[in-house]
Amino acid sequence: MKKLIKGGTIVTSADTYKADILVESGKIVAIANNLSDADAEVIYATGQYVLPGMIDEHTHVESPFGGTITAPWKTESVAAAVGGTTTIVDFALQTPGESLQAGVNTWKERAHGQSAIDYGFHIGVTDLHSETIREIPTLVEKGIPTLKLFMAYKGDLMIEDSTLYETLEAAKEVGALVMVHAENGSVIDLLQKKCLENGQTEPYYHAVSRPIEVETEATSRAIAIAEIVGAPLFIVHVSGEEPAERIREAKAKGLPIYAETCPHYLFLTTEELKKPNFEGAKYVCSPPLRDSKHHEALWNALQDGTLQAIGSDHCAFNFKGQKELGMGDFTKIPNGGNGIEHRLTLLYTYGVTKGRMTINQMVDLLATTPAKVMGLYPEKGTIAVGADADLVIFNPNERKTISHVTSYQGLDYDMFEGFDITGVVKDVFLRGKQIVKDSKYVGTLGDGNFQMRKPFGLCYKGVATVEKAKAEV
Ligand SMILES: NC(=O)NCCC(=O)O
Ligand SMILES: [Zn+2]
Ligand SMILES: [Zn+2]
Repeated sequence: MKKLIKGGTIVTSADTYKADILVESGKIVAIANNLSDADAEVIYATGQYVLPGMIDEHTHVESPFGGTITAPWKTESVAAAVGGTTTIVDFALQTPGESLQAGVNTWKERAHGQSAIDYGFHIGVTDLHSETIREIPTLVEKGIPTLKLFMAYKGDLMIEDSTLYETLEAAKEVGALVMVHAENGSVIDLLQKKCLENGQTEPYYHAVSRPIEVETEATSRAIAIAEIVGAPLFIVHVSGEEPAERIREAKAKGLPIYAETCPHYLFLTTEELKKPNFEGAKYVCSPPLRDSKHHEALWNALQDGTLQAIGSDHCAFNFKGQKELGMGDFTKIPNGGNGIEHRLTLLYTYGVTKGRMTINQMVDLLATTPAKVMGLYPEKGTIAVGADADLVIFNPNERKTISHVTSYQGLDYDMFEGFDITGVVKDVFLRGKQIVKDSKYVGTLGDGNFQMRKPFGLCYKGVATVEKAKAEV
């Protein structure tokens, strides 16, 4: 059925204006003042913002990690929907010894029929050899144009620098984008062993064993390798000032380096890891939370374009039975926290209403640029005629307080517990279908579809591989 969203204030990365939106067959078919259509269901958005559905380029749903498995699609995709996110790009992982395609297949099977929202996958490369390299062009053709490499997690996911080099080289040929977790895994491994030898087993030592220098060094190294290859690179979850500065310098040299930070690096600090009764484990993620001085540096880096996106890095474990695996040895605490549900409201409350960014910048960081970099634009990430009708009606005046009890994510705690929020997601539409009504989920699992994403070069500006990618498609 057609839908007519009337009286709202449309916000894109470029504009804020009042207009009605007509939706038909899942697409936006008209944007104008005083639209009418006798066949359409009318939804009033008076006094509210109409935003594009948010894009989260960094999630780990139902993923084996740290000896356990993260929360499933059936809860986390609903949490994303209720938080105003209509598409996630989740990290599938290659099992060493198996193909990249096998990793993608496993993730597709888990998500199929279980997702409330649209989704795509990156493939995490853990075991690169000649056959794996040959898979990269095929994966790009199949809508997987992003690869992820871990420079940390020694003995598990960590790759050699030569693997980063060869992956960048292969990716560049087909307009794919390589993403890196930049931390020096070998030095972390050594520092972890030293802590444990000294009887330092508590969650706080997770941060002690991963000082910012290990992130800064790996960030510089990844940029240098990408520069030698002449390939673009996306650095995930930048946690503080010095790595952001390395990225700023690289951009100033004209290198195609892109990067994101995450809500927890903007709002939480290392102090959380000192909470008693092992509760610090709830805040163990990598890179670790930093001192509050880094918050301002990250806001500045978002403001001046050093960082282009804010992904949640949602990698959700329960405290009971999961985070508890690391009692007596912080290295066994599964790394990761939540954020899929609160990203938009946190950024609106503590970014927009505090004057740290405009609402248009927020839309750019949470939707438009992620859509472009991830090959989803212009179908997603903006409000325009012809785009998917992924829309969020957002009431900027309503308030609430975050609590794991009222959240949709299936967790027994929330990293943002007790945060006061101004601005609430009221209604969400996924390709025209209403999936959230008056802040409650009304969709059906399986509404979400796998998204065939385009090669990076086709969607994004200023990349040397654009012409080649275009020629090959
Ligand atoms: N970030 C984190 O602690 N867990 C998720 C996996 C990763 O992104 O490194
Ligand atoms: Zn990571
Ligand atoms: Zn992650």
